[in-house]
Amino acid sequence: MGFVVTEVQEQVAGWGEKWPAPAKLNLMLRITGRRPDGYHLLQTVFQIIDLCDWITFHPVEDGLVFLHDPIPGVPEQDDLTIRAANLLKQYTGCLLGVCIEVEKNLPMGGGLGGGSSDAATTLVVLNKLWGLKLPLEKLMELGLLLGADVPVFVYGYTAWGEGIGEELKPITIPEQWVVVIKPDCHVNTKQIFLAEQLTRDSKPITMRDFIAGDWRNDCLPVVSNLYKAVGEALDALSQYADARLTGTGACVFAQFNSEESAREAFSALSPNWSVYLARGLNRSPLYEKLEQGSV
Ligand SMILES: C[C@@](CO)(OP(=O)(O)O)[C@H](O)COP(=O)(O)OP(=O)(O)OC[C@H]1O[C@@H](n2ccc(N)nc2=O)[C@H](O)[C@@H]1O
Ligand SMILES: Nc1ncnc2c1ncn2[C@@H]1O[C@H](COP(=O)(O)OP(=O)(O)O)[C@@H](O)[C@H]1O
Repeated sequence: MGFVVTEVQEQVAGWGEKWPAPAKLNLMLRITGRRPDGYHLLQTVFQIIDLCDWITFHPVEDGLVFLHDPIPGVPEQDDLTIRAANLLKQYTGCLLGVCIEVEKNLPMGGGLGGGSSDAATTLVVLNKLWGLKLPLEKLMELGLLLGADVPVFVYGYTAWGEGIGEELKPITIPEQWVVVIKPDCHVNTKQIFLAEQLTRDSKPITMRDFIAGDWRNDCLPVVSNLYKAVGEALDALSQYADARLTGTGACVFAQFNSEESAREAFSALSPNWSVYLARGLNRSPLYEKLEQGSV
């Protein structure tokens, strides 16, 4: 079909290059209320980390939008990169096409926001490659239609989030080393938000409270009750540092002050768990690349 790429097209800056789609951690997550449409109001700290999916956009000679290799278990039209590209076309009337190649490194349903970040990288990079010139605020608005976690990745800063995660303020915090465990289970976000026992009336806190160590994640009691593997991962990681749940899970993480101590925990946990070693970032690597000016 439409995947006819000439060498000349690939040589245009940005096409055929690998673009990062980083993961995030929720360093705390409080549920402070519920909107009439059922979505929950949150307070959270989104920290971007340097674990990434990598996305390559190949030009095509017609207006088709399709994946190079669909992700097993995710129908192509449901893939968040395809939905993001189609949403851009629909909103702008753009007639161009693209073949999207995703190198998937981030676990799905892990609370690391991989699918959302893939969508954000697609919105931001195709906006450039297709010459659409949409402002950042519009891309964030379109991102929100795809998922509550998408705007922060479009924004590109580690941020304090409120609303359903779309009211964002950039924050600068220590770029600590982190160890992340992915327990052997997929947590369904919707199931957690529907749980009767979920705390939905937490008192809002301030940035100062967070810095002083108020790191609670209101989803934890429900998630660890439903998914035993999450509790086990928390126990394992707690031997090395204070362990927390990101988002609705399933991943748990701990921060370390030195690379050495993080590596030690990583090595000790590796034989028994699916573990990642990463570093917190105040700025998304997507924007580091864009600011290098290739596009
Ligand atoms: C909880 C958070 C925290 O970062 O992360 P994850 O654990 O999923 O990564 C997010 O808010 C998740 O964002 P995202 O994964 O994009 O969720 P969406 O696709 O928008 O929503 C999935 C479902 O969760 C529920 N939902 C989601 C977000 C929210 N603030 N309130 C909700 O009630 C809704 O029922 C929705 O149908
Ligand atoms: N490109 C994509 N990468 C990952 N998941 C995707 C993608 N497109 C659609 N999805 C769907 O989104 C769900 C949530 O994925 P993900 O964002 O990785 O998890 P989480 O929201 O827990 O961080 C997946 O289980 C999958 O069905």
